[in-house]
Amino acid sequence: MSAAMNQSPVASPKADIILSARGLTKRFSGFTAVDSVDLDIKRGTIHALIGPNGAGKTTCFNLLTKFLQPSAGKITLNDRDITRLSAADISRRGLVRSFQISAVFPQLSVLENVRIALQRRRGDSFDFWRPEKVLSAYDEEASARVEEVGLSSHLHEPAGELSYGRKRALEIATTLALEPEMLLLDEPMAGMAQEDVGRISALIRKISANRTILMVEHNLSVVADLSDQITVLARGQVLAEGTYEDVSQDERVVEAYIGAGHE
Ligand SMILES: Nc1ncnc2c1ncn2[C@@H]1O[C@H](COP(=O)(O)OP(=O)(O)OP(=O)(O)O)[C@@H](O)[C@H]1O
Repeated sequence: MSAAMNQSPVASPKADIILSARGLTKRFSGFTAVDSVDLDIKRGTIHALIGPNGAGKTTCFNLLTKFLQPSAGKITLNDRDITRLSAADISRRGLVRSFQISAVFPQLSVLENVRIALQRRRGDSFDFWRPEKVLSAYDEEASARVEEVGLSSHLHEPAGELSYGRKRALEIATTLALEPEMLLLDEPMAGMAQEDVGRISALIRKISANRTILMVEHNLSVVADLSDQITVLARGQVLAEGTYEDVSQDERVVEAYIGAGHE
């Protein structure tokens, strides 16, 4: 077999793994918040990172999205080493972190918020003073993104006047404008009223159709409902992995949650 054939992505046993971490470790002045974590995220799945308070989920998430540099370990995206790349570099490579609601410009309309995200993707300057004609060239695509998240009837409403759940949907639309191959969601249900939890869950399921999603989420019924695969962290280490059924029946997981004062 030729070398070229050997390198074919189809032939690679890792072809179905989009994001991978090996020995991922983060120490904060002597305290190890993330300790030798191995993680494989399968392409096209919804993968949840869960664990009791202080387990290291946020730190792990920040390492994978390059908001923190690891003390040790390796991260690969589509088999390429991204350990030393910046957050902006990996976002250009299709790994995009969804920002919290504060990333939405409250005075600007829903459409304008998505339009700015599209400009950012195209490398256009973050310029509010562009001629209207240039900006409106983005409108068609921005409208499509807005429709995708179910906000078409709020297109011209200032983002600041949207309900909390709709702000989250808008924030997801601005993230989709960056055309992520993989989306990382940091506690998408945080602060949501019960009726919004259902809507945002349905939205996450919808946008997962042709993407990979990794989320840190405390709401375990959402995790049970959405996730194909779950990694449970405790004290910075991987405690268990599998489907919700697998991990929820694992005694070590139950003990870790009870020990940390969760119900
Ligand atoms: N910048 C930092 N400096 C020192 N210690 C930190 C820092 N960031 C996190 N830690 C510690 O690392 C541990 C893991 O924190 P992390 O926020 O990653 O956990 P978590 O699982 O996201 O918790 P929670 O569910 O409460 O958000 C905690 O003990 C925390 O106090």
